[in-house]
Amino acid sequence: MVTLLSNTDSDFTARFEDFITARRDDDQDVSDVVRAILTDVRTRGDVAVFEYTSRFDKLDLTPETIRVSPEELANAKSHCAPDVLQALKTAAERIDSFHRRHLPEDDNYTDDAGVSLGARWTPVAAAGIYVPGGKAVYPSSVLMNAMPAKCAGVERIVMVVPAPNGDLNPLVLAAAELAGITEIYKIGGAQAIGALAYGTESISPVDVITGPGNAFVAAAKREVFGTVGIDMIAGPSEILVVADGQNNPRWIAMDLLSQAEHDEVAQAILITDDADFARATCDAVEDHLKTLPRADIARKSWNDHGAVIVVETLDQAIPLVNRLAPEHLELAIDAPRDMAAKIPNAGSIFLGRYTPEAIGDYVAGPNHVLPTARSARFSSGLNVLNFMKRNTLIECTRESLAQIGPAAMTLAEEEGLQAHGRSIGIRLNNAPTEGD
Ligand SMILES: NC(=O)c1ccc[n+]([C@@H]2O[C@H](COP(=O)([O-])OP(=O)(O)OC[C@H]3O[C@@H](n4cnc5c(N)ncnc54)[C@H](O)[C@@H]3O)[C@@H](O)[C@H]2O)c1
Ligand SMILES: N[C@H](CO)Cc1c[nH]c[nH+]1
Ligand SMILES: [Zn+2]
Repeated sequence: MVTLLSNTDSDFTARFEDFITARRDDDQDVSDVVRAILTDVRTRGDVAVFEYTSRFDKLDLTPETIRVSPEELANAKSHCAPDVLQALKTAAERIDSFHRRHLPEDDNYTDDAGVSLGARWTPVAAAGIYVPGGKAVYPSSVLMNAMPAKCAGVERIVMVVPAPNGDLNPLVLAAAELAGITEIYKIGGAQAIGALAYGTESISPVDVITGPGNAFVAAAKREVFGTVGIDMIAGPSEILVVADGQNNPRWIAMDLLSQAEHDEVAQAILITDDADFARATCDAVEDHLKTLPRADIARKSWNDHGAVIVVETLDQAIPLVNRLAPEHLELAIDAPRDMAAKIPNAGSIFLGRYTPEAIGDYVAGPNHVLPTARSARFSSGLNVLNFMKRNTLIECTRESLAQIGPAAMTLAEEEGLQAHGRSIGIRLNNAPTEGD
């Protein structure tokens, strides 16, 4: 049964916090499983990856078959309808043009003391991109990962995607081909993340791993962070809709189900100031579930992880949204930008009654790989910077070193770090010590 809360109930705060905590506890169980898989992959390499792929994806791999062949890649397009390929191209162009705008510029200048300073952006050498494929196929996620990596100038892009029972969706491969990705492995889950992070006999390790996935994938990325960089925690999908009573409940119900249908542990939440509208939306959810092919998944998600929260005024939704920090936030209200200005904690915000979340999943342009599990409090959606790092550059002349050096020497003295101070003084000949 979907969780129903009203902020006029005396126990509202406690129940709201319980709702948040329950989800965090589920994540802990998954992390234990994932740690064991990662240790195994790190120790036994390919053999462990093959065993887990056989167990979870019912696919027996060998060193010869783990990688998608050039023929498989080249043939994929012929299995896709022209209008579908055209839609993929439209998506690719829009994603590319949005992400290209965010390429950072280098900064070089000489300051008043005569010190030349710079900040220079460089791409990582190798990126591993995770494309989910357990319960649905995600050609769109190929593009969402690959386009920013390409924009950033990453030389080696390695894609992993599970192929349950050996089935690899042709459009997933067509998307990879469109993006110019040729190194693709038929593996998924925590074992794929381990292979990318630690390397195996078949796969050289990468520097950064990006992309969305189920709870196992998200937990694995969290675990390997430090060995490699990661974009963020992008786990099971979430949607939070703030809607007033002016909306069509059938529209809002479908928006909630659009994310619930991803995964039994996806999360859909409605916050409204209209109790009648809340009831009508719940009825509409039940009605839509009768017609959706993925109703089993969506129903379990809605019943186990969904929530409907009725507030007295829409302003009271704001602190709740910031606390929940959802992956996707729809503001189906008048003046949505006024509310959006007060909500820093959301992965992507969909403004107004004509911006369903699904448009952002495919073609709007911004990335659909977004922070989940409340990590939108501190992280952002996938973007070009996830594939880049910044080097700083410092160049002193003797004169500029003489200007700023003494302050550094003073601080080094205070820290008790003699070699630091003397490495400056030795150049300025003002800290003469025997042997310098
Ligand atoms: N946050 C985002 O940006 C975003 C974007 C797109 C999709 N998603 C999410 O990605 C997920 C896709 O999930 P999916 O399952 O379809 O594909 P997936 O590729 O993420 O997961 C499939 C893999 O999970 C592993 N697995 C399954 N059951 C397991 C178990 N019991 N123990 C250990 N490993 C197990 C298997 O190795 C399998 O290959 C959904 O949760 C969806 O909501 C999130
Ligand atoms: N809603 C997902 C992100 O949580 C992305 C996606 C891909 N395809 C459909 N939806
Ligand atoms: Zn979606």
